[in-house]
Amino acid sequence: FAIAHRHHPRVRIALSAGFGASSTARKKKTKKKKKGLVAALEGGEIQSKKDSRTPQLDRFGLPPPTEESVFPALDDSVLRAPLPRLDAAFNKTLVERAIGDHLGINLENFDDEGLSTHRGEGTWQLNLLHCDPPVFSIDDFFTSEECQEYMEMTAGDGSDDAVQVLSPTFSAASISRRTSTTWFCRYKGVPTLLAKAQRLLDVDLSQIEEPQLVRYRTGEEFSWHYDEIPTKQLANGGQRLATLLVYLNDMDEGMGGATIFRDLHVESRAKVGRKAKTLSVRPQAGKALLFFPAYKDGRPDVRTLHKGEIASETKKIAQLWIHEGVYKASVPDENRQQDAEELVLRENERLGFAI
Ligand SMILES: O=C(O)CCC(=O)C(=O)O
Ligand SMILES: [Fe+2]
Repeated sequence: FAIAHRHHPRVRIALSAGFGASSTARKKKTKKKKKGLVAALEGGEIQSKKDSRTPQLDRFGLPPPTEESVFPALDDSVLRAPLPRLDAAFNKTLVERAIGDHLGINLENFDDEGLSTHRGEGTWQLNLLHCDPPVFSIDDFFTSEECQEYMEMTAGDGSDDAVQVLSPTFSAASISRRTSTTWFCRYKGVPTLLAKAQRLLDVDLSQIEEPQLVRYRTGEEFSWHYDEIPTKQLANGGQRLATLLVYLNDMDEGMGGATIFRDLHVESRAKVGRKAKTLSVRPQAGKALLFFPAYKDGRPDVRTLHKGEIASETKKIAQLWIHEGVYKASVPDENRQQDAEELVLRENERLGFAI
């Protein structure tokens, strides 16, 4: 197949990223679904499967796993600390405390209101969305021009700099459904994303996994999962310490496509008689979401179970995963972090990051 590739440079769809933990996680063709309501989409095929009364046993004669058995509900003994108050303004002390056991944020690049201090255009607003485990959003992380540029990289089957892959999830639990499409990018093709990630986080380029672009079309999703890496694959770079994703387009209220954390809430004390609201982040063009699948010592954090909710319109994101140690990239062929170093330096200057 490799030879065929060489003779047909236009064939860009790689057969496998080599990560697929299960064949059920493979991309499947989207079924025609009613446009519009996320609820309608959620009620479709998925619901009918759940309600099926036919006893289905696996090849060991055991009932197949359910979402509930793979991702058991967290009980109240698993401590979590939402934001103390919903209207809380940015509080650097709180942020410092929240980030303590995790990969570092370069807080010296933010003022006391959480505004970025770089000179270039485009000021970021850092927001703390949840204290423990820490979850952050960064408004205006990408400009609208940058969003546009990155969205275009997923046009067609991709270019040599962004290769579409069929089975890109690390998720060990085959119960997770991922119907979205992922492109693996060359590091040197995404210097803006890398420069911005390094401005925000205390990381070396060598710790960064192949940058990825994800597209969800109508009805597509990535159901409940952890971003942590299964033990068998830890040899390459160790655990994923941080997930940084950038929403490239807006999803209005009711359009779905939010990133939802099943076990996290938006405020500490729900009003009497009311259920605490689940932490859900709605895509807004240029906004980044940052959370930590594992503590800085590599211990996975079960509280970060999340999903990319079914989208009723096209949703696109750019995504980076930061590992504990040196990560060796493998897709596309000969994709290497160091090939982007020079470009990232230049990008730092353009963005006003260089001192
Ligand atoms: O698309 C989203 O909102 C979340 C994506 C995600 O969780 C993932 O790709 O691991
Ligand atoms: Fe994820």
